[in-house]
This record gives sequence, C-alpha cells and structure tokens, in this order.
Amino acid sequence: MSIPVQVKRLAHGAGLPLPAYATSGAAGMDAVSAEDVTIVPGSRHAVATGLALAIPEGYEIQVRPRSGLALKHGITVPNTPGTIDSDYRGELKVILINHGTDPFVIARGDRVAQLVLAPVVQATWEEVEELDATTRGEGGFGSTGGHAKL
Ligand SMILES: O=c1ccn([C@H]2C[C@H](O)[C@@H](COP(=O)(O)OP(=O)(O)OP(=O)(O)O)O2)c(=O)[nH]1
Ligand SMILES: [Mg+2]
Repeated sequence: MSIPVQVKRLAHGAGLPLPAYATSGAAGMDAVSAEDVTIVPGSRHAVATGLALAIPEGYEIQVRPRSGLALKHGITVPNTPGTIDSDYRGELKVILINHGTDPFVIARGDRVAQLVLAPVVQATWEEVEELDATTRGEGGFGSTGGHAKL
C-alpha cells in the first residue's frame, strides 16, 4: 500500500535523489544528505536534506537510524524516531549523533537515515476519578522479572 506525499525540493536539494525504498519490501525510504559535513565523536548535527514535505493529515513520518551506520560507525538518531508532523512545512532535517570513536564524514548524496510513513491516531482525554483494576496494577519497570523460564 502506498499513498502520495507532496515533496518540494529546496534550492540546495537540487539534483539529489528523493528518498527511496531500497527494496520492494522496505519499510523505510533512505534519505540523503544535502550537505558535506563531518560529525566528530560525541557531537550532533542536524543534517540538511534539501526537502520540505506536506504529509497528508492523519499521517506522520518517522526518522529512524540506519542499522549499518549504527553498527559500523556508532552513528544514530538521538531523537529516534524523529517526528515529522503533517503540518510541518520547514526543511526535513536528520539529527545525527556520533557515538563512535572516529570522525564521521558525510558527503552530499550519502544516505543518512530512513523515513517511515505511519498513521497517527490522536487521543481525546477522558478524565476519571478511578481507573479499572488489572493484574499488572502499578507494577512496571522490570516487575515481571528478566530471565526466561527455560
Ligand atoms: O528529526 C526531526 C525532528 C523534527 N523535525 C521537524 C519536523 C517536526 O514537525 C518539527 C518539530 O519536531 P518536534 O515536535 O520533534 O520538535 P520540538 O522540539 O517539539 O519542536 P516544536 O516546538 O517545533 O514542535 O521539526 C525534523 O525536521 N527532523
Ligand atoms: Mg513538538
């Protein structure tokens, strides 16, 4: 299933490929950098994509890390999954952080993250005095234990 999403190339995005699915079953479209930039160990950068979007109402785009960059270079998205709201018309940027030991060199055109289109359900609060009882109750944060019963 696919739905149309409007995309506008900004001036510095000219000539770059649009985010694309690498295979027919890919969940995410790989987005490319519109800039040459080096991220030194421990630092962050909002990488320009040269793109602005109009995502249909009722959907969002999630910005997720690429596992290859995470495994090989310690490069990830600190706010993962980044949220691109349907009403955002500014430039889509990919925030990256270098958890590795070496400077990470990005060249314009490098695929830096993946974009996943996802449906959004908004909540309306229904405030109550009492919540229903459950088996879990207030237990959380490891309350069910950690070791599998072998
Ligand atoms: O990785 C990201 C995350 C966000 N955005 C843009 C699109 C999104 O719609 C907007 C706001 O993002 P978010 O709500 O995560 O940030 P905020 O810190 O809450 O800022 P704001 O007050 O603008 O909502 O910034 C990006 O381009 N890349
Ligand atoms: Mg916000």
